[in-house]
Amino acid sequence: MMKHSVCVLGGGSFGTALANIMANNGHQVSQWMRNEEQVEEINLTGLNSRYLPNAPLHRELLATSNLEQAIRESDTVFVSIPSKSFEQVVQRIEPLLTADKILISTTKGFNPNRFELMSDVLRRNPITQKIGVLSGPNLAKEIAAGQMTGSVIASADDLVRQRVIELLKSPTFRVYENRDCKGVELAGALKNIYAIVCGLAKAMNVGENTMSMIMTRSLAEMSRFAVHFGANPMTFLGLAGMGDLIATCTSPLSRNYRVGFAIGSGENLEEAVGGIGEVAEGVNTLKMVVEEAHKHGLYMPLAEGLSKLLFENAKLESLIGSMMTGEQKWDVEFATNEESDNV
Ligand SMILES: NC(=O)C1=CN([C@@H]2O[C@H](COP(=O)(O)OP(=O)(O)OC[C@H]3O[C@@H](n4cnc5c(N)ncnc54)[C@H](O)[C@@H]3O)[C@@H](O)[C@H]2O)C=CC1
Ligand SMILES: O=C(CO)COP(=O)(O)O
Repeated sequence: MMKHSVCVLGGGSFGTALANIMANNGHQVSQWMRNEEQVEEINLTGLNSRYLPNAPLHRELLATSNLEQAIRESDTVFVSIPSKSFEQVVQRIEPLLTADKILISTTKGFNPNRFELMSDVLRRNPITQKIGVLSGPNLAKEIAAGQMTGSVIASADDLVRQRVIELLKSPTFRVYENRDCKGVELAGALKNIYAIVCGLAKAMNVGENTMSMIMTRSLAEMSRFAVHFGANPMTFLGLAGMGDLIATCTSPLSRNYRVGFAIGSGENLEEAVGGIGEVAEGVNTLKMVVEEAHKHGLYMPLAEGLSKLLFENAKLESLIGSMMTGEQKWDVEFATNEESDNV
């Protein structure tokens, strides 16, 4: 096996979980973070206690606050920075890039400054177009605990997909491939909206019929939006689509689910987000997606209902009403059924 030099940008839970897999695989891994105390803690104790407590890290994993050195010395860069700061960090690394460096986004969200995905931010650099997106049902704490996990690397470039598989595959981490970058990336970002809806529903003690209905209609809504922007609907049947939707909509380990649960338990949005202490991408995603859906005339009753609830103080009944009496009547869209005059 060839030993690669890898850099992970971001000291959060997912960046740490990925860096640790690659270090365990024998690659030379540096993890860049801005917090000096965190750098020291990881290097001295092998723990990232704030973001990934109880997960002993490989002793060769090197935490660093030296961005320039970390980028220069790596052939592959994973960007695990929340969407809010993603563009700013990518701008800092641009002068350090070379044509052969591979850039991978692991961030499931939209740029809050304009409607674009993280891979669009990466593609704007003028030096390297070796770009990929990693997405799937990948709760960081479960990965760190060694739970068997599947993920998807999406890229049009064969070399990029092969490199990520080589870096990350392990007895407990399996990486599948997809060429549909747009679909994989949109699936990862969009499901956070529906994880909030499901957390809310769970706090209200709804039954499994209701949970199944919400999750299935969420998948329909996500794929409708994504197909409009060029995704392949079949991607939504895979790990990055249905897989991640199931994990995030059912697990209290999901920050987005927890935001929904807290709101369903009576907290307001600010309290719910503040209580998490980590990033919950779904709130910004909801804003961006609903605005875009309006512009393009896309029918998204669940997202629309949640947006009214969170940002316009609408009653919960309006979200329920959106789902129960909405205009969409066909179960499956993108079907071969000639009669299906889908909305
Ligand atoms: N945690 C998880 O289970 C998974 C997370 N993701 C995605 O990974 C992305 C990163 O998430 P997490 O690592 O979970 O986030 P986190 O909330 O655990 O940590 C975020 C990290 O980014 C750092 N950061 C924020 N702004 C920064 C800036 N301007 N400069 C430098 N560092 C900055 C923070 O200091 C922190 O170390 C998110 O978009 C999330 O959707 C994807 C799959 C699983
Ligand atoms: O994307 C995730 C799991 O695949 C993590 O979800 P949260 O960001 O909601 O914690």
